[in-house]
Amino acid sequence: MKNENLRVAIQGIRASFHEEAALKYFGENIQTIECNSFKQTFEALKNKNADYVVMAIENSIAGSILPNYSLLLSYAFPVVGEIYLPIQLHLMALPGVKFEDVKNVTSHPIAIRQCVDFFDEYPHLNIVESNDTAACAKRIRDEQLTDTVAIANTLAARLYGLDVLERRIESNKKNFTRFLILTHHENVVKKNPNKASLCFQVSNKVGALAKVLNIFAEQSLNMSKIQSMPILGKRNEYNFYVDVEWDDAKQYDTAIRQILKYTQNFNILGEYERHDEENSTLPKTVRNEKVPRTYINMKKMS
Ligand SMILES: O=C(O)C(=O)Cc1ccccc1
Repeated sequence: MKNENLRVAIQGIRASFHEEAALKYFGENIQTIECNSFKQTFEALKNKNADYVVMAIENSIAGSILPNYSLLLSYAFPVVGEIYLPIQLHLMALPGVKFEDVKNVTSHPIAIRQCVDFFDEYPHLNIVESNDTAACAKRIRDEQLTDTVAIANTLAARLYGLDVLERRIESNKKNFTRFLILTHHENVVKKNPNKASLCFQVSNKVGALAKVLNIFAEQSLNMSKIQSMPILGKRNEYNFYVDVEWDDAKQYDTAIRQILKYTQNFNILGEYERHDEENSTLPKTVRNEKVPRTYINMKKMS
């Protein structure tokens, strides 16, 4: 894939975890399209103001980001990839600020939830939620806040000229977020997919869902995720979002053919290559927290 000048829409601003995920997936030479909401990222794709969307779908601690499942269905853009990003959280402030003088901590709710042990140690700190970690760092810089620290990533510290007061304050060092990559139908290149995201309904009858899950098992498909979402206005009716992985594409095809008979409103949201850090062919731009070239020396410029 030639990644030069690809326009990638993210919820949030530059140096957010969404941008970190986009850089990890596409490499350094992308153009980030900053959006105020996840819906706006899909609108940017729809209006051809972006070529791709990178959207968080689940976090190993906070769980599924449920509204984003509904967006997948309502916009029907194909999922063409996924990326897992370790969430490493640092405490940052304006240069010269001492931790003793800090009164407020700002960050995204997911980031805040991941630093509970840190907050237990400093109960006097006032926690302020915002919808983007990088925006918190930027606000400290723009408004020259000397009583506030942000919890964000290394990219944000560099881009917005903040000093890291304490590194890796996340309670669980193995926490990650899974992001999906979406695009227009005409950009889909099917290169040996081994994972699919599906969505379907089953009747409210004994064993209806079990029947579908058994088909996956019979065809040796590994189900890596299942998520249900109530269908608005229909009591006891749900959309089931399921991710399956396979080694043998024939078994996947057989499973899909059989499942069609036992489901309603069956949708393949996307077929793609599963992200496997070990065997990944993706650019390694920010793996292990290496700072991308475009961010080096930003501290002086920002
Ligand atoms: O606020 C950000 O930087 C985001 O991209 C949202 C987010 C926050 C924490 C973990 C994953 C995504």
